[in-house]
Amino acid sequence: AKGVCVCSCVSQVLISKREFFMPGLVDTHIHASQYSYAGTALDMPLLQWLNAYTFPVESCFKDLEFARKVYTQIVRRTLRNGTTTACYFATIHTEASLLLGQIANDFGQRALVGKVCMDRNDCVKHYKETLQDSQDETCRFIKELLEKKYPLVKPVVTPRFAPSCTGALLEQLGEIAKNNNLHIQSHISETHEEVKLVKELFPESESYTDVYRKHNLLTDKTVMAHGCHLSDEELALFRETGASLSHCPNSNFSLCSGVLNVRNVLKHKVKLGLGTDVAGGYSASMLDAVRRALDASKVLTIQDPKYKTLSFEEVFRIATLGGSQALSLDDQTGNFEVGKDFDALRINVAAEGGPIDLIQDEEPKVGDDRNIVEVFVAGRRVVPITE
Ligand SMILES: Nc1nc2[nH]cnc2c(=O)[nH]1
Ligand SMILES: [Zn+2]
Repeated sequence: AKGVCVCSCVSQVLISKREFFMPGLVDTHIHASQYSYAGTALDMPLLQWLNAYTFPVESCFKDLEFARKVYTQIVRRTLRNGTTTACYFATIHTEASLLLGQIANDFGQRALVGKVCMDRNDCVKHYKETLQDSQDETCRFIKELLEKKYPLVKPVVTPRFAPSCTGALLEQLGEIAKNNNLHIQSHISETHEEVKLVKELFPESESYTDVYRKHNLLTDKTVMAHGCHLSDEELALFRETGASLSHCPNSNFSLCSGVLNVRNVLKHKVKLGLGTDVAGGYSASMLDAVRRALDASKVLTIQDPKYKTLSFEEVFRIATLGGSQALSLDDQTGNFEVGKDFDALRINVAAEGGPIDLIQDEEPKVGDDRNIVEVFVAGRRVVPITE
């Protein structure tokens, strides 16, 4: 064993021959409020799935005790899975969204937290806001979360997606983000049916991307989930504005939404991170997202043998540094560059009870969460969880 001085907070960590440190994983898109039904209810396409499962469950977060239970579980779970930074969707409820911020802070996770905004919902009538409420509560959420001065937890302006928002609300949210220099997150072009609906709801816009651009929601602090069906012209708009995409392959397979062409996104020089998209994605683990991203890439190669499959190294980069760039947090995290915070996982290839049997001294094999033995965020050890 050799001694390694990691940083001022972690004076010395001894690592053994079968251990190494890797940068923390960055989940660029996860619905904390959907964790209670992750791994179930994946038998419908997106728009039906939202009405049948998602909206009824999210409406329960009016109840703060329910919210506390679910939010505590998701923060603990994602930390144990090695997610040092998470970009969360909460629900429309301000108090519960503030609670998610508090829980992330208490457990030491770096997080962007979004109170969801939606003033359009014809199917689950009680799960929507008025335009005025959405605007007022978003401002209150931002103000109160910033007043907490949590060092690693910040608010993100969160229009659910264009079909759930009137043009007036999108406009207001664009203003709020601009006036406070805030992050923005939403969904885009996840399914063909959704793209068609947006065309009907916003006939004056040239494309789905144009809807967000028109309302000043595409900035260099914007992350949009999915983007499976974006045109080259739309990707060019992402590149121009500095907005990024979150690739959510588990969700895209589970809801049969589409397969993102990552090579084409990279060709357009659009920033790209990886997301679990719980509960459209059934796993809260970013290592699962890495595997699914490789599978998605292989599906494209099966369909067209000329498509160059992503390498493991490329996906690893998207899951770490790519995610930090997608969230415009790469000045703080994403790799071990001098000057950044120490967000790291200690990996033991031969962890007790782990998935890997080493036969000889061969190359490390595919591992999973059981190989993550410690997690550090900004130099603080947050896993094992002590309380
Ligand atoms: N996967 C997914 N897509 C969405 N589009 C709008 N809302 C959602 C959501 O909660 N999950
Ligand atoms: Zn989502």
